[in-house]
Amino acid sequence: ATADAEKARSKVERRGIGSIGMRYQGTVIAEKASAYGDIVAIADVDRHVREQSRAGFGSTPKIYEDYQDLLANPKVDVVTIGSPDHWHVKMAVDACRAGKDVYVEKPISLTIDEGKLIRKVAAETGRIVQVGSWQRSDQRFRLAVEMVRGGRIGDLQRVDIVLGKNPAGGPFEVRRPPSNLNWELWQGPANANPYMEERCHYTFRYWYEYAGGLVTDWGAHHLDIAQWAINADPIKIHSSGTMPSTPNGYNVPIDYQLTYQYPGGIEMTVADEGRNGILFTGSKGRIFVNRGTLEGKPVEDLKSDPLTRENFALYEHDNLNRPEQVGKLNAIINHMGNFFDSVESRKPPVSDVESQHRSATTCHLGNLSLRLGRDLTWDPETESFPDDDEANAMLSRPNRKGYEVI
Ligand SMILES: NC(=O)C1=CN([C@@H]2O[C@H](COP(=O)(O)OP(=O)(O)OC[C@H]3O[C@@H](n4cnc5c(N)ncnc54)[C@H](OP(=O)(O)O)[C@@H]3O)[C@@H](O)[C@H]2O)C=CC1
Ligand SMILES: O=C1CO[C@H](CO)[C@@H](O)[C@@H]1O
Repeated sequence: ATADAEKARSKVERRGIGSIGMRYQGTVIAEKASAYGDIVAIADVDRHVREQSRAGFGSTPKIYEDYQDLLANPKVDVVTIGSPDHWHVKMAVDACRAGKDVYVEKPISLTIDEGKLIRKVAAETGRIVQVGSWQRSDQRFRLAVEMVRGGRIGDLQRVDIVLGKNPAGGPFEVRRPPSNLNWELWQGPANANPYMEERCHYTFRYWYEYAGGLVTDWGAHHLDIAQWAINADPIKIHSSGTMPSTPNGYNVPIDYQLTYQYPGGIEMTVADEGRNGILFTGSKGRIFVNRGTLEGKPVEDLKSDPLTRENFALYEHDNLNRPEQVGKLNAIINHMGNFFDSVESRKPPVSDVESQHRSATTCHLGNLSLRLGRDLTWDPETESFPDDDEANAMLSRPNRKGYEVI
């Protein structure tokens, strides 16, 4: 009903939307955004994908191979970005500088320094940036964090997270890129590599050149929720894991286990095996939340002592006037609605760039510890590793000439 109401809004109020990266998630978010505006432009490096996508949105959008041309289209007011992770910050920065508001998929960044850059550019340009960590707009996760922050489990002591396993794979066959794909532009800021089908589409997730494995893929969801509840950044990171050594194969760890220390003695663990979700333990009880459930004695106690939406305190510029949603496709309705509310009001969205940069940083810290094979100490104030040149050198990565993320 909300979407229908939005569609009925006058043409004058409807925004022009440019959607970038349209294979899977890019289409999901463009479709959700189309309740609040009109898809006027589409960019994808794959001709088949962009042509199909244009047909899917009524054959009216202009299509582009290069997103820079989409950004130059004056009919585009806001952009949605569903490209792989190594493009997120570059595209978001360019979009902000072109005067567009941005809904960009999670994780916000590929490196910690990239996250600092988009934070700076969003502030300088005054653009709205919402990140696709929609669990913040899902009623179960939101209620879990409200309960923790509201003292319903006493003092928070530990958070135990299970994300899932990275696959092992390779060696993969080097092939000629398909003629419909601009492999050069797909790689963009990442270092140049011969084409392998497994480097792109869904499985880009398992290459550090483009993403960070499950630690950033699911971490951008669950570590973000955990950190929303903890309300602080980690200061020490311990890891154990096994790095693969297959040539031309996935290069994220085959198994991993992370432990983070937060100020005040709170500990957070991140494991690859077990029941996917987040277990919060406090001095007075425990609650578990994942995409299917919110459970624990403090949750049962809500029946006699409810925590009503009117008392939610996490975030002011809110979705509370929208119907509660649970589950990915429904929660994104509210997440996208919150973005368009922010575009209107110019107030920060629920997954604003600062919170998402901090959550992505926590994920990257885990991966950096795994890659270095040792513990790390982090200073959240200076956003650097004290007296650790080796780790500080990994805050950023070199970009290919012509695709600098600056
Ligand atoms: N919030 C959520 O719940 C979810 C978020 N995601 C996030 O969405 C992003 C995309 O993931 P997913 O949809 O699975 O990946 P896909 O590979 O299915 O889609 C990525 C698309 O971006 C295209 N692309 C790559 N480079 C460019 C470029 N320079 N310009 C324009 N298009 C480009 C790809 O081209 P090609 O067609 O050639 O591959 C592809 O069409 C990831 O960051 C992921 O983390 C994903 C799933 C759920
Ligand atoms: O929410 C999600 C579900 O899983 C995907 C991976 O399989 C993630 O990329 C995504 O963010």
